[in-house]
Amino acid sequence: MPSAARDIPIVNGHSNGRDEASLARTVSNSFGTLDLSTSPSATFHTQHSGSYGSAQKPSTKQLKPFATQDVKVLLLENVNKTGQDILRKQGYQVEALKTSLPEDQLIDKIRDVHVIGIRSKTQLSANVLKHAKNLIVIGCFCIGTNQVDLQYAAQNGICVFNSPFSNSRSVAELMIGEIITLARQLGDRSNEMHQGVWNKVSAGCWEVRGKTLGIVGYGHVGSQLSVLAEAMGMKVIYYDVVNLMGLGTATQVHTLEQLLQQADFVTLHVPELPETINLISAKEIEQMKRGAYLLNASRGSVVDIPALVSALQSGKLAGAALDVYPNEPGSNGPTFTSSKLGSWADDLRGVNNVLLTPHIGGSTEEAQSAIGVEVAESLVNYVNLGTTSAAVNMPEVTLRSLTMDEPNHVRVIYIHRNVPGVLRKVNEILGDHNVDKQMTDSRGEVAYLMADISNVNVSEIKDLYQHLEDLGSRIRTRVLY
Ligand SMILES: NC(=O)C1=CN([C@@H]2O[C@H](COP(=O)(O)OP(=O)(O)OC[C@H]3O[C@@H](n4cnc5c(N)ncnc54)[C@H](O)[C@@H]3O)[C@@H](O)[C@H]2O)C=CC1
Ligand SMILES: O=C(O)CCC(=O)C(=O)O
Repeated sequence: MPSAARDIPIVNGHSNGRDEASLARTVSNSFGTLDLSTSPSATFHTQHSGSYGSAQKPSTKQLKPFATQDVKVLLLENVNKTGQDILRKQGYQVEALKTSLPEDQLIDKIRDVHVIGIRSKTQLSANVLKHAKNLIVIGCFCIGTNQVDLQYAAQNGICVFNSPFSNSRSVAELMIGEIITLARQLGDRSNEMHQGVWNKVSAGCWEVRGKTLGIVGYGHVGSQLSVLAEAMGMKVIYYDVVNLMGLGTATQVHTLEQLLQQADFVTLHVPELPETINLISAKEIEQMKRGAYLLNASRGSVVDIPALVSALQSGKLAGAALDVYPNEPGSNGPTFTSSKLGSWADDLRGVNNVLLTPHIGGSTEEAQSAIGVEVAESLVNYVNLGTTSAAVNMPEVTLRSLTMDEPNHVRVIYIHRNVPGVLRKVNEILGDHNVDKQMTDSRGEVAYLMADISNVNVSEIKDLYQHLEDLGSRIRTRVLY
């Protein structure tokens, strides 16, 4: 990453052209302005050995990257108010939009911001991210992170967070609702009634008790669903690329084909990966039982829609439920049409016993509120403290918080290419000070070093920062104090 391209004020105030006196003001102004609960290490803060009674604990020093009011945050896709509030409470400038943005508008907006929060629609491709010269962190307020070029982000020092399980239960409950709805053809009956048609039938309508549910991807969602389905008397089998212990009496099968041959209902809960694209296509549908049902709440690319439509039209499958699509509208409105999305949209609307929902698996008050808190806290901890716990594209690095008893300490964060010899060079630079603690870890081509050093005067910070920036291995340097 060419260092000159970055103009984020990485050292408190320096790149905003502030002098040292105003730097000092920025620092002292930041004391006590934060809710201490934002410290990720508050719960495992190491005490000075025996020096403090419980009434005299040193209070946590809140590190700030630079004046918090300079931190620009863009939130897209209606991120929950819980998340917006946490970010606003920090004093950050937060712009929150209800929709995602088309690429040209996104590129325009992303140039300025330090933090972006998205859900599943916003595509943060390398092409978009290359314009994001100030961006240090991305928050995916959802589970899936396939919409972000994670590797490009890491290689350019942009950390990515998500919420790994806060909406899993909501998705699992939707699946249960849909399994019964499909088994009883409730979608069609309800549509008929809305058109004034009374159609009392039992042909092709079933109880779910005793039927076999085949879960593909037995992670957070799949395993929750497993428990709920067994409670309704279903037999549960699952297929996963990893060997996993089944909950209750659920049984793992060795191949996808075995699952497809045995299941009455097949539900998909895998991430979008190169190997899950078209995981279910004509060949796999052929392996399913005649009269079975297919439910997809993972990603639209996992199912070959034309193959599904022909299986529904021919009667091979008795129904389907789709929550996700090969491409999805960026905002609410009359947009689920072939002219906007592709011929498959009208084809799907034309087949019976097919439930179509607008990617609402995780859309409950409970899930969105919890995700808002979880991801916003990760963002604050990263911006203010540099900690990467639970990051999806960076090594996980955290140090206990600095305290108010450590006034001349600074926290150095050095994201660098994972090549030999870097630590020696960094420690030569830090060696003029006392390195109190240091943690470093790598993930693929990128390494993340965090060090708390003491005896640093404010006047020395700029040079310290510059020496680190000048190292050839540098991806990004931040100095927090
Ligand atoms: N419709 C919606 O609103 C939502 C959709 N999702 C989607 O559901 C996906 C799954 O969510 P979680 O259960 O939380 O993820 P998870 O990561 O906890 O579980 C995914 C499971 O899939 C397995 N897997 C990966 N590749 C596989 C393959 N080729 N074949 C079989 N198994 C494979 C993994 O080993 C893992 O156990 C997410 O990645 C996301 O794309 C998640 C939440 C909401
Ligand atoms: O709620 C959303 O916007 C996306 C849900 C989802 O697909 C996910 O969490 O991966």
